Amino acid sequence: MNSPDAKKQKLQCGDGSDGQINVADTGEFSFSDKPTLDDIRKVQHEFCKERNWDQFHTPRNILLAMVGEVGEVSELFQWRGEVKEGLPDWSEKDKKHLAQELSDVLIYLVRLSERCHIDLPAAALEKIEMNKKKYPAHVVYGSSKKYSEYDLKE
Ligand SMILES: Nc1ccn([C@H]2C[C@H](O)[C@@H](COP(=O)(O)OP(=O)(O)OP(=O)(O)O)O2)c(=O)n1
Repeated sequence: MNSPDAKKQKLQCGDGSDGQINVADTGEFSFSDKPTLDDIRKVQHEFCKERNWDQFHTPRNILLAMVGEVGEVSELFQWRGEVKEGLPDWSEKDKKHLAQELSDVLIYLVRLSERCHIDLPAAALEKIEMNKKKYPAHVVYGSSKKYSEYDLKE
C-alpha cells in the first residue's frame, strides 16, 4: 500500500553511495519497491548456474534473445491501433501475457548488463540526469521534438 506521505525510495548507486530519492506519492501507478534490479540479476544468475547455461549466455546471444522477446511484445500490440493507458480494453489474459513478455525483455536486459559488467540501475539514473540537461524542461515543455531541433540558448 502506498502511504499518502512522500515515500522514500532507496536506490543503490554505482559510485557506492546510497542515493536517497524522495518520490512524492501522487496516487499514480508505481512499481513495488522489491525486487530490485540486483535481486533480479541474482535470481537469474542462479537460474543459469543451476542449468550450466553460462556457456550459452554470451553477450551477443543474450542480445539476440532479448531482441526476439521485444518482437514478442510488439506482436501483442500489433493491429490494435492506439492503446489507452492501463490497457482498460485488454483482457486479463492479454495483460498477463504482456507482463510475461516484458519480463522476458527485462530478464535478458539485466543478464546482458551483468555479462557486460554494466551497473544498470546506476547507469540508467546517470542517463536520466544527462537527458535532463539535454532536454531542459523550460525549453521542451509540451514538445516531443528531438534535442537537435531546439535552440538551447533559449
Ligand atoms: N537459454 C535461455 C532460455 C530461456 N531463458 C529464460 C529467460 C526468459 O525469461 C525465458 C525465455 O524462455 P523462452 O525462450 O522459452 O521464451 P518464451 O518464454 O517467450 O516462450 P515462447 O517463445 O514460447 O513465447 O527463459 C534463459 O535465460 N536462457
